Amino acid sequence: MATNGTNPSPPKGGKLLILPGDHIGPEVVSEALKVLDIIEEATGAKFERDFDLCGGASLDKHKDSVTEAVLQKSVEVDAVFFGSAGGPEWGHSQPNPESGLLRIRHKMQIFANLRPCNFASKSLIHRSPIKPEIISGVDFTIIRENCGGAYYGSKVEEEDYGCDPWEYRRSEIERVVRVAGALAMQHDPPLPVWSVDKANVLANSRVWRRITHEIFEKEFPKVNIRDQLADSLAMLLITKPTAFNGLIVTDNTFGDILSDESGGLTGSLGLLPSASLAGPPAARGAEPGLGRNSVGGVVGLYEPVHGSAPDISGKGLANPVGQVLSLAMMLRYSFNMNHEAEVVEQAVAKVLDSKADGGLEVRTGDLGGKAGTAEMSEAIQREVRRLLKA
Ligand SMILES: NC(=O)C1=CN([C@@H]2O[C@H](COP(=O)(O)OP(=O)(O)OC[C@H]3O[C@@H](n4cnc5c(N)ncnc54)[C@H](O)[C@@H]3O)[C@@H](O)[C@H]2O)C=CC1
Ligand SMILES: CC(C)CC(=O)C(=O)O
Ligand SMILES: [Mg+2]
Repeated sequence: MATNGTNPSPPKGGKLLILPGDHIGPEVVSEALKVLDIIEEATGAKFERDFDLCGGASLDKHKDSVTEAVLQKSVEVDAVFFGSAGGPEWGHSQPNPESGLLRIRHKMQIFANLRPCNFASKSLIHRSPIKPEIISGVDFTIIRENCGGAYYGSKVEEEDYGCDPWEYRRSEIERVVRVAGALAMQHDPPLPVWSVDKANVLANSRVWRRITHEIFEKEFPKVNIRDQLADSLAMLLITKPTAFNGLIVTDNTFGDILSDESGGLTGSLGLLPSASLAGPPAARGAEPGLGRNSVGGVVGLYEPVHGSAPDISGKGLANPVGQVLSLAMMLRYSFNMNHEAEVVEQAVAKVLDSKADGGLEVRTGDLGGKAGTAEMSEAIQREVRRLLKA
């Protein structure tokens, strides 16, 4: 109990379910957790860690891509830290390994998948396949609807026929576009928002567009909301990427595809993190309480944008940055540890800039360097330690 009339600050940390998954998933998750160890040591925060299986690893042991027990655990923790699921060895499995992740996303109702696209370090600009004068300064976040659309619903899969109903209901659209509105309003002036769809062809897109405008007009009148067709956006992100600085809110399929394009823009998919949230981060205009976890943050699942990269797994070559930056997003959104999140982001930037500082280049192969996963991770850990002591 507080003795001086003020409330003691709440204990930092909380409960984590860790699902490393397949191929490079476990390789990069174990490195990111070393960063968490350092943060625990320096801050006194305590993260209870429960490790389990999802994807191919779960298929091998339980003949299912995720078990009911793991699904149940996913809704009893403050956050899930996820690696990646899938690989060619489970190519003909029913269910397939990726379905484990889809089922967890649905069970947790983490409907807003935030996928930022920016340069973790300015020294990476020259790694982009896009000319520096075009790509420099790119900074947008895709907010991808994560629990509906063509990835869910009653699928039909027969020998000569396949069908994935691509449907959206008002409630599914409203809740994700509200996250976009709430995030836009965290900035002064508010960030611009592009709502991305295929309203020229798809009925569900026309409903998406109408409801999005209703919500913004009523609840976020100060936000500049514009429509953009998904196909032309795919082209414009290459020719004029900075024109979309701000927020892009879109459905599950378009968000999945466009966020891998972000990896192309920044030079490597291995760099990009993501946060899938069950409600808006604390923000003006956010509904209080929606999606909150037991420590006052938002319930979330954190994973890199990339997949399990079977082509490089088992060789110690994977870039750990996407996974480490996903840890930073977890600290920020689920555990209200903004300072520590920034420390992790600064440490990553510092390591990526090491050559620019006249030091040795510590970069994995996807970034044109010679370092392995462990070397790059150790460099990040050293920086995190140094910054936490400073
Ligand atoms: N969230 C998840 O668990 C996801 C799983 N997948 C699954 O992953 C498997 C492989 O899919 P792909 O289409 O090959 O996509 P992928 O994202 O695994 O790999 C695409 C390319 O990027 C490279 N890459 C990805 N992450 C990297 C990293 N951290 N460091 C260095 N290079 C990296 C890979 O080596 C590969 O050349 C499939 O089974 C797919 O379904 C794909 C996307 C997301
Ligand atoms: C279920 C995943 C494999 C889908 C995907 O590619 C992603 O979420 O990035
Ligand atoms: Mg994807």
